[in-house]
Amino acid sequence: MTERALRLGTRRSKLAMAQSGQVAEAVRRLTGRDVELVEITTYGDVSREHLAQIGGTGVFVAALRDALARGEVDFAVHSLKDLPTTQPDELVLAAVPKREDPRDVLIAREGLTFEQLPNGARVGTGSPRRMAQLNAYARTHGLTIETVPIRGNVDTRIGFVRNGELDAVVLAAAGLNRIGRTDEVTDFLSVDFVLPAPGQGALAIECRAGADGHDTALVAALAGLDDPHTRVAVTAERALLAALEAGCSAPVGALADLLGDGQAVTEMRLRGVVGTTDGSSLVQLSITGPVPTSHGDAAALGRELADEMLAKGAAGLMGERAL
Ligand SMILES: NCc1[nH]cc(CCC(=O)O)c1CC(=O)O
Repeated sequence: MTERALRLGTRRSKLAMAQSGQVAEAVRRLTGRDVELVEITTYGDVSREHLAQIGGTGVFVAALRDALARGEVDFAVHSLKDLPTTQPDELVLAAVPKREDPRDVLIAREGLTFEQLPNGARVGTGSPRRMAQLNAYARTHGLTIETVPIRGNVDTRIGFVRNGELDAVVLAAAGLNRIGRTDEVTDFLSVDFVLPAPGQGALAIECRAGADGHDTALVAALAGLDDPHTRVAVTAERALLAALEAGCSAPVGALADLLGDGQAVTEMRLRGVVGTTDGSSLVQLSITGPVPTSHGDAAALGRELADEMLAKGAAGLMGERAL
């Protein structure tokens, strides 16, 4: 039997095409099979509304998942941070490849860093998580900034700085890396000030859970692209997000990193933050434990940190969430 090409469902944006192309190449190498990209338009791509208004969670993902569930494609690549924390029974997260730089970055006029921005600087971001932490970061440096909600693809966002409408925009380093635009960055924001979205910088490769033999074989093959360290880190971050009952547009930042002695990885540290979008109050905590040896252990660390954050009033700071 000649094996047909594997169909990879992808969004059409430049970023989605870049990351799907990279995964397609890796899958070709891994399986020796042809991989064909199938473009799917998602509601998140066509809507002009702000993300928070259209409900945030899953707007980029739902159409891809539908195409997958209907059998129109064999697997799909998502930005992990856009993936809702609930996993549909019929789908499986077959691989989480090694994560890229998880940080947020600033692209500002005239090469300015965040701390060099003038008072009143207009900084574009529609993300409540970024607003909360950028405003808090500004406060600790005696600066006031104005966060301006923006939407659009990477080119559009950078365009607001080029045309003088904004002093700066904030984007994810990973997205810029994947489309070869890292040279535009004027400041890599330290995670000590701005924690990324849970799962930021990582990709998720999703398949049908395997009702038939083809699906099961594909899931097994794609496991070759999984990076276990990234997997436990993002599992903990997403468990934190889920336990805070917050969606991907909520003001929650989280980052798990594996700490080692240069020889071996010994511990995992999970940091989390929630805050009001004006940055006037943040709950930021960290927890360290042995490197999880199972998804269950990783998720437990996330839930433990969530409980500590809730005990410090985290829920009250997320009150301005949209529906
Ligand atoms: N919210 C949109 C989104 N989803 C994933 C990325 C790219 C970074 C990543 O893969 O984590 C971006 C753009 C951005 O936040 O700048």
